[in-house]
Amino acid sequence: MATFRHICDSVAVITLSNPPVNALSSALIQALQKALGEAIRDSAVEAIVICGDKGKFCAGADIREFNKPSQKRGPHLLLLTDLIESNKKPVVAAIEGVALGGGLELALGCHYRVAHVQARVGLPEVLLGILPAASGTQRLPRLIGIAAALTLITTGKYVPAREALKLGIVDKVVGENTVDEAIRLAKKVIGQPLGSRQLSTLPVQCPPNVEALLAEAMVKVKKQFRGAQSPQACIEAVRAAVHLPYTEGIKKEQELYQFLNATHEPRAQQYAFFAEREVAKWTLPSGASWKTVSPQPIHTAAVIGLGTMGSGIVISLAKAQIPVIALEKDKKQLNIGSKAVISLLDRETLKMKQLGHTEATNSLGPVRFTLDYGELRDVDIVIEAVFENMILKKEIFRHLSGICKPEAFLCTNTSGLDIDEIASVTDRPQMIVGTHFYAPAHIMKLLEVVHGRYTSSISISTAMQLAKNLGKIGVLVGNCPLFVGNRLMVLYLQQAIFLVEEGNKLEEIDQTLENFGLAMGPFQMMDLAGLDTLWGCHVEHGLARPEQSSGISTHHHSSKRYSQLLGILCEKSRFGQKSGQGWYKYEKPGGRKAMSDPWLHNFLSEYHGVNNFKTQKITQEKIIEWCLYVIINEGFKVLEDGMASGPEDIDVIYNSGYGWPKHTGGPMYYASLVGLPVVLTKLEKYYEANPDIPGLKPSSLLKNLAALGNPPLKEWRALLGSWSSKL
Ligand SMILES: CCCCCCC/C=C/C(=O)SCCNC(=O)CCNC(=O)[C@H](O)C(C)(C)COP(=O)(O)OP(=O)(O)OC[C@H]1O[C@@H](n2cnc3c(N)ncnc32)[C@H](O)[C@@H]1OP(=O)(O)O
Repeated sequence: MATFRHICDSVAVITLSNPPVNALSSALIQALQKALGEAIRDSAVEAIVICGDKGKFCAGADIREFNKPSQKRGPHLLLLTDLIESNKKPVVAAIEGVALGGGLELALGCHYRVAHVQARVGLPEVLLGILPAASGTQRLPRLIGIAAALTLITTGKYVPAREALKLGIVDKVVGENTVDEAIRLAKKVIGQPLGSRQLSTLPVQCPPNVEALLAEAMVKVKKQFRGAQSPQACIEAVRAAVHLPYTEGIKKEQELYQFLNATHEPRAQQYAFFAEREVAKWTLPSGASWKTVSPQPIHTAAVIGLGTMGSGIVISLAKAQIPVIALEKDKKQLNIGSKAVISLLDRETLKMKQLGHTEATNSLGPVRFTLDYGELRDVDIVIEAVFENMILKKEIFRHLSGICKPEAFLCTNTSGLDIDEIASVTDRPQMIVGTHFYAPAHIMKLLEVVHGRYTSSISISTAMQLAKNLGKIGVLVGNCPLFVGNRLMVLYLQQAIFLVEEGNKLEEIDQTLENFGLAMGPFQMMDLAGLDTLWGCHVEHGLARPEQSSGISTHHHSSKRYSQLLGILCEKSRFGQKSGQGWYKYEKPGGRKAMSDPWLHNFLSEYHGVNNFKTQKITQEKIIEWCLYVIINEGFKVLEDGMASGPEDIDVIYNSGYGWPKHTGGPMYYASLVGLPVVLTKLEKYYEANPDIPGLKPSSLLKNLAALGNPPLKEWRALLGSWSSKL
């Protein structure tokens, strides 16, 4: 585990070694404690350097051990940081790769920190539902001040070395030989007083308005992480650093850690952490996976269509340093599209500069604009991103077949169209993949990789690798209408619209779901996505009828309930944010700030009168059940149909693509938190009262699992052999 060797007789170098990221397992902490003890006792050693094996300092406490009973965990990291700090020999941390969470706390216990220029440091515990409970909330504010510490601790942000230097987290940044530099520094400071380097002994430098600062931070996290407790606990712990001496502050930190640990949040967030990594390791029923099928290298790419999605995809590729050819259909569109891309590229370059990247280390890949399909002849991959129209897409793919080299992968960015139908017009159906990006494509982390009937495992492997290279989480899904994310989403949005038809206020519905933790309520989300887009999607997928009804609702068809409200609003040119009015009104077309619209409320009252809808106002608790349980139910149906490999895939899609609150793990994990029998009983009740809403009809998979009690999500698959992936 930790290794210890002498250098130049006077500096002991202790190397943390626990592949792949040197996480602080109990065994590693124990080994480190032993190595430190030896170095401290050894009279030949005058200074100590701590570094990490294989270019990574340490990714923090071993998250896999968090559920181990505490008595089996061995020595606490906190005690180790105190031991390091209080010993008489100077200790220098040589930070390469990452120093995160407990890894940074360990480094803060050291007297000096030297970092490699490409290293990143941070305290991401908040993202795991806990707080930096090995003295991070007490030492960091003493080192960098309250404001900066609050930002780091409440966001979990990873800070690049140069920024860390500016903040004062590290003492020196080097381009190479970090350990050698740390050794040099250690030798230099032998014999110097360590008092000013012992962070626990330093006063916290507080600005006069510190309480206002803390209160402001509290307001911010309550809004940003609605319903989550760990960000608030982080602020409380920093408040303790302000008001209490170090040892008392540590007591408060431990108390808050114990409090958080007793909630469901750490388990949910840690599940979400591992789920993300699990889904990236795709496996097909054939057994194909990373291990057996190598991805093809992508050296060059082309993007067709430079609207919002296409422009974002171009930027994503450029950020991954993949040269891109960006194609539009005519001069006018090319002009508009290229301006949009160039402006986004400029913004990205500026961001990189602000992060301290030099041109040499982090340039964007070149982008070339063209109208000529012939230029796509030699690219390795094409991503088509024109608007959702099957005829147009087929025409493009037919054309691409005749132009692109035979080894080129052809991807379609569609949010729900049939991949097989597109593949059917090409000369290479096995190389057609659905790549469903989320807007804005250069920012959103999710990429649904859609496996069509003919898609080969090499194409899947290549698309999943591309997701990684773009810094995204690729989730493999089946080719069902609307794929996985949107298939669940349209039902949820429809439920919300039904509530409005029953006389509930849309603002209250949005607020309730935002309080639950969703990034945005359903009506704000619809306004953002565009009501016309959603209306088209509802019609295409049988959730509404195509005829425009000029205010008259055709409420049922084939005994299924419909709402024509979206269509009616579109008829009135209320398309959402882009037109300045939708469910809400906005200060201008394209405006972001949603305001309640008296016109809409009058219109809805009239609409109720004309259509004679029954009025049924419901409580906040029921709004949550009514809207969210259809997501869960449809999630089970997706699993039943074999369109996702497991519940983790659905949770990752929702956490990273739809603003689901991670502190509940994702919709499927949340179902297990509520209890599957409870979810089932509620769905049965709602379905009995609303047999015209098929989304409420409980899935048989849910019924079968609930019949077994509330088995943990990890056991679902093993318990029900009948359910298998059809990807
Ligand atoms: C027991 C009570 C202790 C109380 C002390 C409380 C105070 C301290 C708390 C903590 O330190 S919590 C942990 C904080 N650290 C993090 O959140 C870091 C999380 N990791 C990452 O951000 C990334 O993994 C990375 C380190 C930046 C590396 O990213 P990369 O993309 O290169 O690889 P990944 O696929 O993400 O990870 C590789 C591999 O490593 C596993 N892993 C990563 N971090 C940890 C960890 N802290 N503990 C255990 N395992 C970790 C990850 O799951 C991958 O595993 P495999 O999927 O390959 O098996």
